[in-house]
Amino acid sequence: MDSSEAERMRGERLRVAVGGFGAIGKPVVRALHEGIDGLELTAVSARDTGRAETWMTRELGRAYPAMPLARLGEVADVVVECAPPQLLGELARPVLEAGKVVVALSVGALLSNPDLVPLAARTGGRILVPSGALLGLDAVQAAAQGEIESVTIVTRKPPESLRGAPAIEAMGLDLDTLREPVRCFAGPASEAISSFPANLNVAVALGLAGFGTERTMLEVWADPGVSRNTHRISVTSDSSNFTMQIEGIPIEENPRTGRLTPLSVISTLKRLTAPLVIGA
Ligand SMILES: NC(=O)C1=CN([C@@H]2O[C@H](COP(=O)(O)OP(=O)(O)OC[C@H]3O[C@@H](n4cnc5c(N)ncnc54)[C@H](OP(=O)(O)O)[C@@H]3O)[C@@H](O)[C@H]2O)C=CC1
Ligand SMILES: O=C([O-])CC(=O)C(=O)O
Repeated sequence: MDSSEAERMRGERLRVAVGGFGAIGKPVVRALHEGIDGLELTAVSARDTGRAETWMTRELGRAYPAMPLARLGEVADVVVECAPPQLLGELARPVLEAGKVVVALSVGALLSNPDLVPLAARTGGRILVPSGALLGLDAVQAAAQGEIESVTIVTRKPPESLRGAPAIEAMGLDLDTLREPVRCFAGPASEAISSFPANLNVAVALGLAGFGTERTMLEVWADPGVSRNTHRISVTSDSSNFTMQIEGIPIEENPRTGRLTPLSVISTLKRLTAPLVIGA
């Protein structure tokens, strides 16, 4: 391949940036560095740029450019949002204003940023929500094309996975001495996210997939008897009834997040350019 051909090939690749450099961001950066067909990593964003650069140099042998979240859209066609939820708007607005794509993990924060979907509709931008820690969003979306009667999700998490959630603090629950499961929330998914902003994105994603976050009913348990983030979902509808359960293995670095979530992002990125897309 001569250099002009290489340049042409590069020109055709989608440029991807990763906003947030934690449990999800690092494996996604690694996968992009190792190579995903048709995609090219152009930048990352981290709270501590120096630490991110050190990690990239040590782990990948090179440091990709690091820049503020709000500028990632300048150097990418697709920006993966995997930062703290309160930063979703700051990252997503400029990307969507430019008619580009946001892959959003802080799904719950879509509820407190209701302008983002209309903004995308206006500019031709898109917000893609990977299935993340969950399963079966394809089936829920299909069922929603008919009539859904009910959607429930019961979440059981090891106490450690709920540490820092405002609801746990408000309850004064001592997670270290828990011996029995304790129910920490029961109600609509839409009401849970302010109490568990970093723990229940999945419930909002489930709601947005079909029945609405106000009608999707959620229970959250701090359960010393489980070692995995466990979600059991039941759907009844005029096309099918189904029950699904997933047991996500927490990531050591951040036990709020499971190992499947960065893999789900990588799968979403691959589907952007794949000639065959399963479960679309
Ligand atoms: N949809 C789903 O299924 C799931 C969604 N999530 C959500 O995805 C998001 C990311 O999760 P996760 O990777 O586990 O979280 P982490 O806390 O592990 O990573 C977030 C990263 O963002 C960095 N950060 C903080 N402030 C900034 C800033 N101003 N600019 C750039 N980066 C910043 C943090 O840096 P530092 O560590 O230095 O503060 C941290 O490295 C969260 O909102 C989480 O709730 C998580 C799991 C499942
Ligand atoms: O891993 C999980 O159980 C899901 C999670 O943290 C989230 O939805 O934010």
